[in-house]
Amino acid sequence: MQAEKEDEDEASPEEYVALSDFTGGGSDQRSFSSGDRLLVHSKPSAEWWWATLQGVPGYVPASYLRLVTAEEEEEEDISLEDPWQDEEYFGSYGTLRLHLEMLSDKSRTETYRQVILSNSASLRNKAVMDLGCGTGIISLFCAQLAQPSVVYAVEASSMADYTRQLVKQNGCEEVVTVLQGRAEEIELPEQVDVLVSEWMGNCLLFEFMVESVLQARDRCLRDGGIMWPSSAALTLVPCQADSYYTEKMAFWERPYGLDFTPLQPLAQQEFFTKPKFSHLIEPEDCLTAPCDVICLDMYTLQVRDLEEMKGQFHFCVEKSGVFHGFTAWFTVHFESLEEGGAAVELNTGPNSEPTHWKQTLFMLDRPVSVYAGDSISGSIVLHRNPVWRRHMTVTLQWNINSSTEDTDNCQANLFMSLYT
Ligand SMILES: N=C(N)NC/C=C/[C@H]1O[C@@H](n2cnc3c(N)ncnc32)[C@H](O)[C@@H]1O
Repeated sequence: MQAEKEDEDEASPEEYVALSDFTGGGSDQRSFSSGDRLLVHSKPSAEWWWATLQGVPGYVPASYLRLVTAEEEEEEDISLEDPWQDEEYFGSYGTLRLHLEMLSDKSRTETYRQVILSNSASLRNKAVMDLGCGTGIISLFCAQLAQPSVVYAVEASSMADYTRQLVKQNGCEEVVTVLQGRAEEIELPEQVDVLVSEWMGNCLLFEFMVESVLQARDRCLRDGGIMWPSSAALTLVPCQADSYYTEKMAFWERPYGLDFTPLQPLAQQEFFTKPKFSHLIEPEDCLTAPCDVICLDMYTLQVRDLEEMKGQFHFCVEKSGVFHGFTAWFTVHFESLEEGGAAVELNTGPNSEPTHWKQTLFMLDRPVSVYAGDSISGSIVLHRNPVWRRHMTVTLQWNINSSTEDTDNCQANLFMSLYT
């Protein structure tokens, strides 16, 4: 054993990069964020290694780490220079795939059309900024359905060239001016009266385009100007997800008459430790009434507030069922330009028309039976990734207080997931 120990001491530690966030469970586990560089000193098992991060030691899950090779070291340093990954991000918006998906989302696009239509009279002679206009659909709605004095359609990707053609093709070049560039850097000829943008990502904030909207608000929106959306809310609900659980976990119980259950810990690690985007929850999957856990006022929200946003929740179980996880979605509101006018709402939850965002499912490590009268209370924390600025970690903590069993079956689960 001594020789082995000496070998370990002699072998210089290897550098690994974290592929995703990890929040340690026990005191001897070392938490880290995606992109962190860890030094692995020993590998006592295939699953858990002994490593240090900024000199602090602890056990880390091997599956979260990737060896940094010499050439990657070179390349990674270059990529680390762009924490916003803008080349990749705006590159993706330079192609039609994402724009087709957004334009095909009738609920989303018709809502913005409704906002312009219902504020048509008030938009007369107003200056509008459409931040991240993409193909320019919102700007074209403004020019077609109202008479603003000008619409500045700002788009950072190469799509802007086509957007100019679409503006011309639809006879809107008198009103709509397409400006190619990042909204944070664009100099508008004037302050605008209305800042409209479709910035919402999965779980409301993923992509963190909202930061660009806040910076544009502070630079380009005149005092008393209108933000569309005016407010946003992230909503959460405990839910059943039996079909997903069956598909990813129960499957291993008896495939083709064989017992594959030893693979279930791997399945839990691979499928249930990250959120499932584009999940479609049915209303009957909800175990309780939903709760708005984070509410954003687009007039007062500050960029620094985006680093960490917290919400509390307390759910009362209305019907007995299996608690597989939490589902999240968002709602945004567009206040009327007219005093006392009705606001327009875009709700991406299970009781509204499905949107391209669908909902986001966070699976528990293992399902739990809950009964009418039980309560599920805890907190959610959205923690923006300190390295990769378009990413965040969602951490959910909760307890179940059961009314049926006399023992207080508190189950404190620390559950986290990273947006890849
Ligand atoms: N709703 C979501 N998630 N994305 C749909 C909206 C994304 C569009 O906004 C553009 N965009 C994003 N951030 C900026 C920025 N800072 N300046 C200029 N254009 C920008 C992208 O290139 C897409 O065309």
